[in-house]
Amino acid sequence: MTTSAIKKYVVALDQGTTSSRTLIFDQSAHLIASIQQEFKQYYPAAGWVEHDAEEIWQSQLSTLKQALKHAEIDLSHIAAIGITNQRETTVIWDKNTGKPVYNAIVWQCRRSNELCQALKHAGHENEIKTRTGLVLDPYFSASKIKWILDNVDGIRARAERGELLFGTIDTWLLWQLTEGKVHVTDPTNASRTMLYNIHQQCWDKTLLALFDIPASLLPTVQPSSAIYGVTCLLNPEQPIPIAGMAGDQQAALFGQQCTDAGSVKNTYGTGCFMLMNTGKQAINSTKGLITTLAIGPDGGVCYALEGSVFMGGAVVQWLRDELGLIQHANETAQAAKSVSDNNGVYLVPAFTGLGAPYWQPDARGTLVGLSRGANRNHIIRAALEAIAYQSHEILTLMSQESGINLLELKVDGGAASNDFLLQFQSDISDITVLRPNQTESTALGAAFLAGLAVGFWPNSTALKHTLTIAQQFRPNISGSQRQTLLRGWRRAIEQTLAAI
Ligand SMILES: Nc1ncnc2c1ncn2[C@@H]1O[C@H](COP(=O)(O)OP(=O)(O)O)[C@@H](O)[C@H]1O
Ligand SMILES: O=P(O)(O)OC[C@H](O)CO
Repeated sequence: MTTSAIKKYVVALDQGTTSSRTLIFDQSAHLIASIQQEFKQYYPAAGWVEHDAEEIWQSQLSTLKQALKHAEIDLSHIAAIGITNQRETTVIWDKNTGKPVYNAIVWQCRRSNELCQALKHAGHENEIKTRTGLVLDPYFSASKIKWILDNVDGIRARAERGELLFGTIDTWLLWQLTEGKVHVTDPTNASRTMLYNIHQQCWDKTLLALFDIPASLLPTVQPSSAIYGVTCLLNPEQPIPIAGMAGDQQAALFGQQCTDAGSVKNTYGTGCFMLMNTGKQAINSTKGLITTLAIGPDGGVCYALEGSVFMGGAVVQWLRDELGLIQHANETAQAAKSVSDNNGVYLVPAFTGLGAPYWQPDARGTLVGLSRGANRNHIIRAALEAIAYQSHEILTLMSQESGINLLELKVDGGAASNDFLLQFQSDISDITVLRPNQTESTALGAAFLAGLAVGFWPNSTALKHTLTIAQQFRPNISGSQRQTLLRGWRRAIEQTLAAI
C-alpha cells in the first residue's frame, strides 16, 4: 500500500469575515466535520472595521483541533490542508516576534477613502486599473498597507529596515502554521492587493512606488495548488502538508468547478460575490466590474470577471436584528411567498454604500413604493428580491462584457438555501439556477486545491465526479413581467443615487 492510499481526508481552513471554520472532506467530497468559531469585530470609528489577527489565528487553530477531535480522525489519515480566506484584509507583523504591529484592517474598512480619492484626483485611476484590473477603492489592500505605514508610530522605519512582513489572511495563517515560517501568498489573493500586475503576474514596481510600500514586506507568490510547507503544530512527529490557498470567492469558483471560460457562480453570503471564469483572456471591464485572477482546471492561473454586492444575506440580518420582522432567516422564504408580488415595494440596501457596478461609498439604503397596503411580507419580499436584483445587474454586465449568453448560474453560500430567492433570481435573470448538493463550495475549493497538489485527487475529472446538482430553478415569468419588475428596480436605484 502506498502512503497516499491510506490518506482519507483533506482539511479546509475557511477563514471568513465573521468566523473561522474548519471543514474536513473525504475523497467523495462528503463533509465529515465542520466547526465554526466567531470572533470579535472592532469598529473604532465610523466606517472603520478591524480584526485582531492573533484572535483570527487562535480561533482558526482552535476550530482545526476541535474538528479533528470531533471527527475522531487520526492525523496519519490527513492528506493535506488547504486555506481559503476573506480577501484584501491586511496584516503587518514583526518577522522576528510574529506580533502584528496593528490590528488587521478589514476589507470593509473605509478609512483609506481619502487616500484613494487623492490618487483619483491625481489621475492614477486608469493606470491602476490597467495593471491590476481593480477599481480604485479602499476595499483593496494597498491603501490599507499605506495607511498603517503612515499612521502607526515608527512602522515605516521598521518596514524600511526589513523587519516587518505584510500578508493577507492566507499568508498570515500559513506563516503561523508552517515550520520555518513560510511567507507566501497565491495569485488569487495577490490580485486583490492592488500591488500585483495581473498581466505580467508579478508585484508591480510602479504601484509599489505609487503607494510608497517597501517590496521587502511582500510575500512570494506561488500557485494556488502547491506544497508550501508542512505544519507540525498538531503533532511534531506527523507533519501535514499545507498544499492549497485561494481567496474565498475564487476558491468557491473552483469548488463549483467553474474552471472553463464562461462558467459563473454567485455566492450568497453576507455580501454576494459573482465571478465568471474568462479563461486566458483578461477582460477589461468598462462597466464597473473588476478583473481578477482565478484558477483553471489544473490549479493554474486564469482570469475572471467579478462583481461584488456589499449587502446580500446581511439584508436578512437587518430584517431580523434592526426591524424585528423575523426571528430566523429561514422564515423569509415563506413570508415572501405568502404575498403574490412586491406590491410595488423596492428596497435598495445600500447600507454601506453600493459596490459593483456603481462604486458609490456614500449611497445609503432606500425603501420606495410604500402604499397603505404595504405590509411586513412585502418588505421581506422586497429585501430578498433586492439580493437577486443586485446580482442580476452584475450578471447582465458580465454577459455584455464577455459577449457570452449565460444560460446557467451555479450558486452557493448561506442565503442560497432560500428557495424563494433562487426562483426569483431565475425569473428575473431568465437563467437556470443550479444549487449543488454540497453548498460549502468555498471550503471544498480549498480542499480540492490541496488534494490536487498531493495527489489525493489525480486531476480535475476526479474533482468534477464528486459534484452533483441537488436542485434546479428555471425561469417561470413572462418577458413583460420581467421588464416591469426591472423598471421598478431601476427607478429605485435612480432614487438612491439621486439622494447621495
Ligand atoms: N434561509 C435564508 N434566507 C436568506 N438568507 C439567509 C438564509 N440563511 C442564511 N442567510 C444569510 O446568509 C448569510 C450567511 O451566509 P454565509 O455563507 O455563512 O456568509 P459569510 O460566509 O459571508 O459569513 C447571512 O447574512 C444570513 O442572513
Ligand atoms: O468572508 P466573506 O465570505 O464575507 O468574504 C469576503 C470577501 O472575500 C471579501 O472580498
